Amino acid sequence: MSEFAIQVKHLDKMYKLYNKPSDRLKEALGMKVPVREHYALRDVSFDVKRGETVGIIGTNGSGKSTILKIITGVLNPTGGEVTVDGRISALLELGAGFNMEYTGIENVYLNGTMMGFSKEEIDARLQDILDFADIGDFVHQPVKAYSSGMFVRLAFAVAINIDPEILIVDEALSVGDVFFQAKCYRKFEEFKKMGRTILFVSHDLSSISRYCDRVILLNKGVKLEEGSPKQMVDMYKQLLVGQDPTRKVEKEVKKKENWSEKFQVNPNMLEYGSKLAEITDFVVMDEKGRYTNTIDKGTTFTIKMRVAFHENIQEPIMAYTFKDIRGTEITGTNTMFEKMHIEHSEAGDVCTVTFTQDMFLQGGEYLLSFGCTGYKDGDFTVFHRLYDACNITVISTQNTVGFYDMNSKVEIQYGEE
Ligand SMILES: Nc1ncnc2c1ncn2[C@@H]1O[C@H](COP(=O)(O)OP(=O)(O)OP(=O)(O)O)[C@@H](O)[C@H]1O
Repeated sequence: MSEFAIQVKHLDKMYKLYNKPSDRLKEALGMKVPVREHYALRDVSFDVKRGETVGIIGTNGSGKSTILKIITGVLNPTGGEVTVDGRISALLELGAGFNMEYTGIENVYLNGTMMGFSKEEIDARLQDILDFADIGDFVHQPVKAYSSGMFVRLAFAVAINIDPEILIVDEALSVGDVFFQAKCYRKFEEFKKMGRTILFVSHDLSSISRYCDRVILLNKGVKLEEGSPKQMVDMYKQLLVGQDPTRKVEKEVKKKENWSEKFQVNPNMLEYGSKLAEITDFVVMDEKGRYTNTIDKGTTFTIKMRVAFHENIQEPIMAYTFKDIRGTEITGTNTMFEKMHIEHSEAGDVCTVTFTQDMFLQGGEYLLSFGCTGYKDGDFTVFHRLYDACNITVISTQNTVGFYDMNSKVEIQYGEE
């Protein structure tokens, strides 16, 4: 038996793009038509060792699903080759491998048969599959009547309980509810312990960091790099904000460059205020000083905002706030709470405020807002507020309950102390 479960060598997938659908037909009839070649994958090679859990990450359209489809035989490559050694069970996009008119149970048998199991072998696994899916009497309904959540429950239950040697999962888990996701990840762990191989695509960087032994980073159809989850997630974060992670860090950012140009901001942020003092720029940086919208839980990070004063202002206060995606304010602070009292600022002043703190929010999506308030002619005034100026993704490999993690240390002792 080979040490590799999957070997991908110089894989290409090229699509011909035609100006009009009829051009495809014309070409088939031997006529010359304008064609553009679009490479969904170009010269991608990697191996997955038996027993490894490997993740594939990359921006939208980078070719992640295409690779999984080629490995599972759903698509043919236009170049290169894939070798698979072991029985694969795949959970690709919702609906793949299912017949919409069949009931849940009929689809279990359909999938099992497609994987080479006899009716008796599927009979023996049926109860485990139904218990795992936990969708009650819906198993007797045609799957076209299922919600996407029910669908993924059944599809995952089949994929994992059919005793595969290699499990391939494309993003599907994000559809299920959190309890089901947790159950699936527990199954992943059991599966890993049994020495089985997992290849999975996910945008959920916390799961990638937590479960993968190795990660492959794709960009625009090309394998950019492969390595530890931490390194690859770091590089991916740079890609997300439009930086080229393969280029060495530029010596010094050009003087006049705005931070927020190198950082993903919300194009629809709401602005409010008299703008007598104006927030002209802002950025979030990770512990290594890189501009990012993604922070690892437990690390130190920095929020910077630049404020230009257009008038003389007494006691300006600069602030930030984190909200969850439902709009609930989770935390935030300002220069007054932090006892950084500013007497007054004069018209023409520009100041940079740097907030440095540790990230202990739970993994998930948050929105960051900025504000500058203070006193003008004795009246409290909102000078400038930027609501939901950017998103922040917190990556966590260990969540606790609620919004905030108190960073508990736990000891357990048996017997009398
Ligand atoms: N049938 C097709 N014809 C032409 N181009 C295609 C076809 N299917 C996929 N592509 C292109 O191939 C590229 C890779 O697509 P793929 O779905 O593998 O990306 P992905 O990394 O899985 O993206 P996402 O994260 O959005 O799911 C994209 O540029 C896509 O537009």
